[in-house]
Amino acid sequence: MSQNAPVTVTVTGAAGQIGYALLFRIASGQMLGADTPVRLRLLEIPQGVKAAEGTAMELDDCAFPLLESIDIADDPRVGFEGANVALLVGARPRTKGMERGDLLEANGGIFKPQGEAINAVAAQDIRVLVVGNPANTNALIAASHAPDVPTERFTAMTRLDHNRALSQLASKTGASVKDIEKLTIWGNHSATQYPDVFHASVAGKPVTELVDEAWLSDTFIPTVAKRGAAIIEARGASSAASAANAAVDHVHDWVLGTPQGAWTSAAIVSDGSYGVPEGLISSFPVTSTGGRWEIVQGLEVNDFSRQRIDASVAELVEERDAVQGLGLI
Ligand SMILES: NC(=O)c1ccc[n+]([C@@H]2O[C@H](COP(=O)([O-])OP(=O)(O)OC[C@H]3O[C@@H](n4cnc5c(N)ncnc54)[C@H](O)[C@@H]3O)[C@@H](O)[C@H]2O)c1
Ligand SMILES: O=C(O)C[C@H](O)C(=O)O
Repeated sequence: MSQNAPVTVTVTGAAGQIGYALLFRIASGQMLGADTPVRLRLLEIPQGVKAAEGTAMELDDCAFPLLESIDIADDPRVGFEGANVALLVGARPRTKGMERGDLLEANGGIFKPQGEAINAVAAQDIRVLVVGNPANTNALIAASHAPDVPTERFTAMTRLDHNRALSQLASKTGASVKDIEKLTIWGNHSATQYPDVFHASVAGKPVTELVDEAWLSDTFIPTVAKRGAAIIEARGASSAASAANAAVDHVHDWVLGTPQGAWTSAAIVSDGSYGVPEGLISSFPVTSTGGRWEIVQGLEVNDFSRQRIDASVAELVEERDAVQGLGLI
């Protein structure tokens, strides 16, 4: 098989839980395809470098044919050098007693210099996925410090929410996830997100004929929106393998395209579609062709959906205003 040019992929927070689940899948070719060699760059804070070295040893021991090199850095200007794809996973978690503003400020201290470094040293075609929370606003911070990179190349992850919604709907209807189409996550990757089934079908049948509104509002929406918290409660740690899987799905579809006629969900910069203020990084129904996400246009938004989209978008506006107030964007 002929091979494509190697792709440089930078993963921040490489020594963390998601990093440990993610790197092996990237190196095995599941993210960029079986014909694309990968050069990995692992970015950590100094305290994380030793553990990242351990992960690199294990990556070596897998003898992945597509893995051309592994470099480890604790300086963003080194870690993002020549990166074509950057997965920004490392973030400051909320700890006891920390207010929302403190969390945004602490993450500003990470995503501002990372945005600047991406602007300075990444490849021309850099594509960024922010996973570290609060993902949408961290993406906004990074993007605002990378003026030479088109904002559309900064995205945040809601694919895990999308996959969770698929799975909940499959379980309710007794169908397979592969039979479900046109489901959407709108808004913020937070408990205000809105998983929307009003355009979705299961094996060709409209979902609205299969479930009632009470199930949607009392069970489906809260289960999907609070799934992250439920995982933390059960596992004692936040989702890692499923988050890594969603990151692989997001970048795979972004680079290689979404299947004909299908859409998925990703948080991308708003062009004002569906009343979401321009410039916010919000989740939408999206397709990807030629390496570009596009918002699915022309969907009817009923009152049930409108209220919920507006509530999540209002939270994004609040977060944006807070980081603006802190001078982070
Ligand atoms: N968007 C989503 O769907 C989603 C899902 C799950 C988790 N998350 C978020 O992903 C993030 C990572 O989760 P995790 O479980 O891997 O956490 P973790 O604590 O296991 O790992 C985080 C790693 O990031 C590193 N790090 C911190 N600051 C860094 C910096 N400035 N540069 C490089 N590395 C840095 C830490 O040293 C650590 O190794 C968290 O913010 C979590 O809330 C998002
Ligand atoms: O890390 C978290 O707070 C939860 C995570 O974003 C998730 O959705 O699983």
